[in-house]
Amino acid sequence: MSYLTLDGVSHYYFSKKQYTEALQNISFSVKKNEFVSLLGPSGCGKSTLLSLISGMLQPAEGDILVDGEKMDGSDLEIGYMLQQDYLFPWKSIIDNVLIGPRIRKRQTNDLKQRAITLLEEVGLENVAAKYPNELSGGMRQRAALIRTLITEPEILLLDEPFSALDFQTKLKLEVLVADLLKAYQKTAILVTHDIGEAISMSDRIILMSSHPGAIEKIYEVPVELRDESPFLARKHPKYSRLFDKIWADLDQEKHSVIPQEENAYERS
Ligand SMILES: Nc1ncnc2c1ncn2[C@@H]1O[C@H](COP(=O)(O)OP(=O)(O)OP(=O)(O)O)[C@@H](O)[C@H]1O
Repeated sequence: MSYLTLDGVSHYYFSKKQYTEALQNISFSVKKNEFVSLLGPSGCGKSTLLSLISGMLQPAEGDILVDGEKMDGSDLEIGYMLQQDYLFPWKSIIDNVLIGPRIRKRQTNDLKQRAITLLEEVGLENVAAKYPNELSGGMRQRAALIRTLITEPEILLLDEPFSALDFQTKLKLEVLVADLLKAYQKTAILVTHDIGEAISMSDRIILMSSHPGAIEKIYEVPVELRDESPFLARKHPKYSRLFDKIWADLDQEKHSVIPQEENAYERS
């Protein structure tokens, strides 16, 4: 049963000098609690797609539906996590986490308690009173994740949230995010350039092509990988098989998706 549906979505950008056809006739569905990754070359429209789903942009053509109803951005709680953490440097971690509810004047003692519980779940309870510049990049991204989850979003949009992190931190965060999303039963869409990340975290992977952005192929991730944490999924033989399939499907001259080093290690 589909939860989020994109039906024939196209989008264009106009500027004084240029017209860009960013997305053409995109149709796919996402089930409730499903984790879907968008993979594709730079400029194929992945971020534009997330902006359309978030309601920040309106599609030039086509519809975006939630539970069969045309989406009205205001009635759906969407969480957005980006490559940069965008924490306010002058606010403590706990105040950064509670910024959303505070702006909407929804802060309660229960929410503060929830923030503390979530910070504990990602190992940040001891730095709640510290400021962002006192934390490592991985810790800051964990705080950004909790800031996203505190508002209990129905859909989480993750736009390359791990790409600025070193490989070890990135792997740890992938495991953490996957565990949290499973525990809190969240529907999530991840934009990534990393085939390994897409396979190890997703239920399905949508491969896009560019000029204009379109869906090239959709892959089901084998259930054996989905049942594992991202770290263990990377060791499964079916991981390498799917990795090779996606890599083979990419036209290497056109696509700038880069295989991650651990996969080269696995195959050596
Ligand atoms: N605000 C904008 N004005 C004009 N053109 C834009 C704008 N935003 C994006 N584009 C163009 O739309 C196309 C899709 O861009 P988008 O950022 O969605 O791609 P992407 O797949 O997320 O790229 P990347 O992987 O590099 O982040 C590109 O050709 C881009 O130049």
